[in-house]
Order: sequence, then structure tokens, then C-alpha cells
Amino acid sequence: MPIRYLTADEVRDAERASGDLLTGGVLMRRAAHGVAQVIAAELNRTGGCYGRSVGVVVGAGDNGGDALFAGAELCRRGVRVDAVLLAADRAHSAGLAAFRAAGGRTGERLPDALDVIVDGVVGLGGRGPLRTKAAEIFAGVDSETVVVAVDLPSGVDADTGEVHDPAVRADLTVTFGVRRRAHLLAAPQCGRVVLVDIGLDDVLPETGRGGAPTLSSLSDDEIDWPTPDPGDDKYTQGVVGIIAGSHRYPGAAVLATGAAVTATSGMTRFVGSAHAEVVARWPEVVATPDLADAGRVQAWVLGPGMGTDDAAAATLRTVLGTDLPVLADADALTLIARDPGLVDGRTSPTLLTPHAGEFARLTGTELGADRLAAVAGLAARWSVTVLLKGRITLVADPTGHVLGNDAGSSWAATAGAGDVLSGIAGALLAAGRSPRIAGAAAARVHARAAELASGGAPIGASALLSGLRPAIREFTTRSARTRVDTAPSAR
Ligand SMILES: NC(=O)C1=CN([C@@H]2O[C@H](COP(=O)(O)OP(=O)(O)OC[C@H]3O[C@@H](n4cnc5c(N)ncnc54)[C@H](O)[C@@H]3O)[C@@H](O)[C@H]2O)[C@@H](O)CC1
Ligand SMILES: Nc1ncnc2c1ncn2[C@@H]1O[C@H](COP(=O)(O)OP(=O)(O)O)[C@@H](O)[C@H]1O
Ligand SMILES: [K+]
Repeated sequence: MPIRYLTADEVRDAERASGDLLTGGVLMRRAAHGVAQVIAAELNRTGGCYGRSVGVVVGAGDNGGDALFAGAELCRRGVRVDAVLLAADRAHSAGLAAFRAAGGRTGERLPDALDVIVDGVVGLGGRGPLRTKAAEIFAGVDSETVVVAVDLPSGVDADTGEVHDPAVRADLTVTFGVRRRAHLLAAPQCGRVVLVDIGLDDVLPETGRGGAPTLSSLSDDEIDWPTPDPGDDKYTQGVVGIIAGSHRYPGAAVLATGAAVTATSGMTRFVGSAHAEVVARWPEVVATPDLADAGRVQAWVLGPGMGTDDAAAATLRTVLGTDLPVLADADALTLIARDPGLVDGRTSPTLLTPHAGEFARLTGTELGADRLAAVAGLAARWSVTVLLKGRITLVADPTGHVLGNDAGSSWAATAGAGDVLSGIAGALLAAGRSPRIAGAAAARVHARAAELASGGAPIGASALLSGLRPAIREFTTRSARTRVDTAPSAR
């Protein structure tokens, strides 16, 4: 099952539907217990709980209540817990009473050397940036202190993931029942997200009501990479055709084609003026300068480094005029921005892969903070699938279902990395994957390839490409293992 990310309203609906669990404070006790356990585990990992020092920053709402109850539990484990109440007259009264009864101290400032600081400023009810007093406390925390956010890092919008300035940057975020959208959309700000079961599973709502976008991510097990069957040959696995590069930009052709060659065990064709360069680097590719001579393919990738002249526009029109799956990137997107009628309403599978700048060109407006709404809006308007690139890649289909992927690192932010992505996704389209799945799976292995190739050092797109095979192998061996594990016993 894909992992779901809900809006604040959807989470609140689920909490309300739990009835007595909410009104009786059971949900909050369970949430707080989860927070305390995570912090205790963190302290135990580094020497134990007894005598350690935890600071709690407490806002006016239930998020502060969670933090106070968690603080009380940590006191009972022998931790020294100090709290700053940002709005002393509105602090959660039962939480504060429990905290004080357990020996927790309150004051205007926190001790200097803290093992952990807990962000209980705001959660689902937060609006805008961290206010001054809280901002000063978090700015003064030294780099050794582990920052644990209750539910969400304060200053991060729960629904859009917008990171206001200032906002808490957490090492660990403990959330309850179901993940919130910001946990994916602002993943780098959340650190490791720990989901605590508070008994909401039976009351979680259907998402996407009234056509609103949904957000989910594929688990590693769901990356079902195409692998050849005993009866397969080079044609049956789907032939991918790449139209990329130019005399000026042969590199884009080499990178996109190389990615396709690496991502599929079938066949890759190439069309473009850089055909000689492509074959010199990838002799297995069948390359030609003319689209008319290309031969049959099951999906086209076009755009990287292709140029935007009349010949490129004519090629784009011809390819989009077929009933084959098409991935349009880079220069093809510039041409589409000039004439959206080229793709608007195209019925065959169509995947557009803009970065933020190309996205602005396509829509005529800057992307803004709500990337999810923007990408889902464009996909619905043109009835195509749109993959918005960046650290968090979002792939929206026309019905409003969005798959997201956090790259986990940003080493892929390098010239030519997008050309590699287009070749990978094109290979998956040719293998029959839907544009949404092709885009999301390609983004996942692309990010993993960048991590493997980098190992903590800068990389270029060629190095990223060389990380692609080991990255894919991680997913194919995982699914092969699953098949073996679940095979019925031979006896
Ligand atoms: N509803 C429930 O049953 C449960 C809620 N839980 C917790 O309750 C939280 C939601 O609680 P609330 O609805 O009380 O809302 P919050 O505690 O998230 O925030 C609301 C308060 O913060 C103030 N506020 C808003 N933006 C601010 C900012 N930028 N700086 C400072 N103060 C700001 C508001 O004026 C309001 O007083 C969840 O995030 C979660 O931590 C958990 O206990 C699980 C159960
Ligand atoms: N900050 C980032 N962190 C992780 N990945 C990123 C980041 N920025 C870009 N990427 C990824 O790197 C690739 C860059 O593509 P693109 O912007 O088209 O570059 P180019 O046109 O030079 O190939 C995309 O796959 C994108 O998702
Ligand atoms: K918080």
C-alpha cells in the first residue's frame, strides 16, 4: 500500500470520528507516550535517561499539551526536564499539572547544555513563522542538541509544507496515527519521521473528496522494476525512443540515451543530429538523424537539448500526434508552453517533466509555496501527468492523485541530471508503466543513484548515470527476494 499523507482537516476529521478517545484525552495521552518513548530511546542510544537534560518549548494549544505530558513521563524516568511556556496563561492545564506533579520545572529560559529540545510550539494549528520568543530559543540551541518536533516542526505549514522563516528544523519528528502532508512536502525540515499508533486506523477518512488532490508515496517494495521473463526478447520488453540533443548539445543526447539503455534490458532507439556521438558512447543503440527512419518504439522521450527551432517543433508535433506514450522534457516543454494545444487533452499517456522554471513557463505564473496544488492543477487542466522536479519530486495525474518522492539528499541538483531522469522514465513508459508510476519509480531510482554515486561528494550527471545500475539492482533484488519468500513450499 502506498504511504498516505493527509491534510490537517482530514486528520482532525479522523480525530473527531474517534469520539471518546478524543474528548476523554486518550489520544493525547497516547501521543505524548509515543513522544516520550522516542525521546527515551534517543537518550538510551547515547548513554541512558537518568540525569540527562531535556528542554520543552510549549505553545498555547494541544501540541504543547502533548509536549507537557511527554515531559512528565520523561521526569518519571529520571530525566531533568525544563519547560518554557510561551503563553503561560493558555498552556494546556492538565498537561501542565501532570508536568509539575512529576517534578518538571518551568522558567523563562532553558539550561544551556540540553541533550534534547522538544518543539511543542504548534502542530496542526500552526500558522505562519515561528514567533520571536520561540525563534530565539531555537536559535540558541547548540548543534549537539537533538531537536524533536511534536507532530510537525513549528513554522512549517501542515498542508503545503511551506517552510516559513524562521521555522524549527528537526532531527526527529514524532507524529500520530497518520502522516501529515508536510512530512513529505517538507521532509528535509522534519528529519526522521516516527509514526506513533494512537488507534486511528479505523476512522481514517477517504482522501480526495470532491476531487481534491491526494498525496502518497510508494514504499520501496512497490517499485516494481521491469525484469525480463524467460520468453522475452529485445522487442517484447518495450522499445524506448529518445529524441534529444543537437550539434550544440550532444551531451543531453548521450545522457538521456545512456539512462534508457541502463534502465531497460530491451532496446533503445535514438533520433537526432548527435546520432554519431550517441553510438560512439552507446554502441547498442540504433540511431538515426531522421524520425522517418526511426523504426517502431513503444514510448518516446523528447526534449533534452533538442532546441526550439521549427524542425524541433515539427518533430514534437509528429510525436505527439501518435497514440504512443510520450515524455516531454526541457526544450519540448518550452515549445509546449508556446502552444499548449499540443498536449492539452491528448488522450494517449503523456508525461511532462518540468523543473520549477519550466513549470512557470508552462503555466505563466511562478510556482509559489503550494507545489502540490500547482502540479495537480496543471495536470487536471491539461489532462496529462506532470512530474515536478526538485528535492521533493511530485507526480500528479489528471485525477488529482499525486505521488511524491523525497530524494533524501540533494546531490542530484547538477546539470544534466534531468536528462538522465527522462531516459529512465521513458524506459518505464515503454515497458507499459503508467506515466504516474513511471515518473515516481524513475524519481526514486534516480535519487538513489545520486546517493550511491555521491557517497558524500559532488557528482556530475555522468557519475549519477553510473550509479543507476546499482540503484536499480537494490529494487530488483528486493522484489526477487519477496517472490522467493512468498513462494509456496515445494513440499
Ligand atoms: N486533536 C487531538 O485529539 C489530538 C491532537 N494532538 C495534538 O494537538 C495538535 C493540534 O492542537 P491545536 O489544535 O490546539 O493546535 P496547535 O497546538 O498546533 O496550535 C494552536 C495554538 O497555537 C497558536 N498559534 C498558531 N500559530 C502560531 C505561531 N506561528 N506561533 C505561536 N503560536 C501560534 C494558536 O493561536 C493556538 O493557540 C496536534 O498537532 C497534535 O500535536 C495530539 O494530542 C493527538 C490528539
Ligand atoms: N535540490 C535537489 N535535491 C535533489 N534532487 C534535485 C534537486 N534539484 C534538482 N534535483 C533533481 O535533479 C534533476 C535535475 O533536473 P533538471 O533541473 O531538468 O536539470 P538539467 O536540465 O540540467 O538536466 C531532477 O531529477 C531533479 O528532481
Ligand atoms: K511542533
